[in-house]
Amino acid sequence: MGKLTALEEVRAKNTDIDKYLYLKHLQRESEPAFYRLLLQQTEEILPIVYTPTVGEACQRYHRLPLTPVGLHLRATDPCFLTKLQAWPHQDVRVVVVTDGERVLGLGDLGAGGMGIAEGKILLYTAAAGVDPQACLPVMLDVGTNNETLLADPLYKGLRQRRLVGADYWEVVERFMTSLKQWQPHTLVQYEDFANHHAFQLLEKYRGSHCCFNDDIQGTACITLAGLMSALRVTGGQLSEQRIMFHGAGEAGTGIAELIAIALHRMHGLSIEEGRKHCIFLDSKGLVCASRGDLQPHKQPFAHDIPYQKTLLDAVLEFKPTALIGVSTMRGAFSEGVLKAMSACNRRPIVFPLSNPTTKAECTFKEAMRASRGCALFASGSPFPSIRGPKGVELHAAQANNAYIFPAIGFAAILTRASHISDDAFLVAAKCLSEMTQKAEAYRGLLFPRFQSIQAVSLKLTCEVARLMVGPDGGGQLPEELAGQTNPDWEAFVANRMYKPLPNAKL
Ligand SMILES: O=C([O-])CC(=O)C(=O)O
Ligand SMILES: [Mg+2]
Repeated sequence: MGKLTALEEVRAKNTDIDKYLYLKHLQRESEPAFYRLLLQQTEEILPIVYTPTVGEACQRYHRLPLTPVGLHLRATDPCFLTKLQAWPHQDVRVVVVTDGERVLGLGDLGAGGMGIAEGKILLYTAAAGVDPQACLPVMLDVGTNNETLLADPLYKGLRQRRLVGADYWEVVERFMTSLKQWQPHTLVQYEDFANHHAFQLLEKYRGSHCCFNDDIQGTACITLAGLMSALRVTGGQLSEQRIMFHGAGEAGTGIAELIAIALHRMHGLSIEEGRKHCIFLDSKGLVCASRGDLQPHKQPFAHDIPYQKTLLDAVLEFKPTALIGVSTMRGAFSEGVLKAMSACNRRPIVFPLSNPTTKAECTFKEAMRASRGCALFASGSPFPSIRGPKGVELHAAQANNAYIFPAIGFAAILTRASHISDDAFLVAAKCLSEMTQKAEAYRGLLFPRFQSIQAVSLKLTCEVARLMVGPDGGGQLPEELAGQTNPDWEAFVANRMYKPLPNAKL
């Protein structure tokens, strides 16, 4: 028997984590072969190197035979700039950075967060075609409060409790400044920071650096796109929706804020009025004006409405048209909740977005069963298709950020954008939803097919780049397009997309 191809090797492994280990090995040993596999078999390979398997890899990071692909910066390092300058590639255009405090829905995984930075950055290449050498995953290690990790002799990170307050912000500032000094035009994607830092981090740097937070803004964008597609099926307007969120962290309030912006831009509502369409529950029940215990990011959503203790009570009281799960509470969308949604909506919108699969608020099967196949469903992690009532195959839509952030990032890179505006996310959401075929949306496929991710990203990149070179977009028209009356963005972007060596063996 001849030597197995890389794809056959992957398929021959028995467990997802073995497939992951093999692929990480391939990435280090034969980069072109790895990227060719990723680009040609994106649908099959991505769930292994990214959500959901990457979650397990992060959890087991310290006990797996893994050599990091990314850069591990420790708070104790005397000079970040020296470490950046020693990186083998000096034309880095995008950095995905995490401090590992809230990895997916799995909590504080300390230096295991390296896995998520490495996983996310792959999407820039797989989806948008950014050259892998221009991509740098960074684990910014400020310690961990995970006792199991602190006690683990094999723990690969700084064995100290997490820095807090001024000490924490000093490390972040040192990182951001060193990065800018090293590569002035690099885009920074913040990934899986805890709520108590994520909002502040974004506010602090979004004016002075080209950066965004994937969990706040990327998730918001893909969810808004899914909602827009769902509304094409129900025939409703965004301005008629009551959207209930289970969970009031960065994903939830990020989505609600983008919905408010969409309502403002597209329906003329004030941002304040727009926010009223979004109702939140956190671990203590309904977020409302009578609550005195709310963190700042929840306060804009504390409407003057009667307090409810449970999600079911809140659904019965407010009859939402859409339910969005961002709580990481498996089972939160119980049969009772789902049936109550079906009782007040012919086609309830049900988005259990928490990751990975084990944290989803309900499964696809549960949503379909309770709604008799009527729910318009999208989850954060993939669910397999099921057979519906009359034997028809029902497909679960996946609200995967991967449709969004690589294209927005690529547009920012190509236009050397100084910042990324909220409008970029709004434009991307609209464009993605418009790319979803109506007939497909009726069948529950609220996003374009994943196998067309590269074509989708190309179109999104062009759309966002056009916005970025417009007034207040923060970007510059690339030299190559400067002389053209009607710049051919498609040709320009396509030409810039990375293509692995054709002779790289699969
Ligand atoms: O990784 C994903 O698919 C979405 C995400 O950013 C998260 O859950 O933190
Ligand atoms: Mg994330």
